[in-house]
Amino acid sequence: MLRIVVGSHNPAKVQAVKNVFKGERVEIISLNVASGVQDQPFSDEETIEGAINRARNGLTESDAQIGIGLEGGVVETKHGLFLCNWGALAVRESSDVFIAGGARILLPDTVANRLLAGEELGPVMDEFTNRAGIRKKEGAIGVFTNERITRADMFSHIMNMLVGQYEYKIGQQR
Ligand SMILES: O=P(O)(O)OP(=O)(O)OP(=O)(O)OC[C@H]1O[C@@H](n2cnc3c(O)ncnc32)[C@H](O)[C@@H]1O
Ligand SMILES: [Mg+2]
Repeated sequence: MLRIVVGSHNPAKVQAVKNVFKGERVEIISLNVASGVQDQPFSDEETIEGAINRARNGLTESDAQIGIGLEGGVVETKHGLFLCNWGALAVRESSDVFIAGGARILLPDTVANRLLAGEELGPVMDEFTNRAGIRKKEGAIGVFTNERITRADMFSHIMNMLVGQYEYKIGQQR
């Protein structure tokens, strides 16, 4: 059976990994591993690095064949502060690492300004919505899209792009 490790206990991330392998005989374990970047990554580069580190650290800290890293961050642009999300899938046997990026929306200025002042999005979203644990539920993307796209949906899309690239590569090698 294919063993897959997800480098986070965050339910929105773990759910996305479960979604993409639904109905398949796989074993999915979750481990809280280091991302090696700031808790609040501030560029695509840093967010990608966090995703890759999580995927690789998951492999180091388990005997899984596939490591998955999902990481959220923000990107400063002239239009404002965008949410960005990246995923990485690392294959133990081949050392291949696949990368895919998620949907983006602008954060409202009130939220963006607090991040620019050094706060982390998770706690800011909880205060903004007067609720607890938004980052583990619909996420900022869910709140600001009227829940048409939740954090798990967004990470599921990334997961499909990761697994699809992995399958394509395997198909090419046959
Ligand atoms: O336990 P981990 O896997 O670290 O899960 P996390 O929710 O902290 O997720 P990330 O580290 O990938 O996200 C980086 C930061 O951005 C926050 N964040 C990212 N996306 C978010 C979202 O959709 N809603 C709320 N907070 C979010 C998150 O809380 C962190 O402060
Ligand atoms: Mg985090």
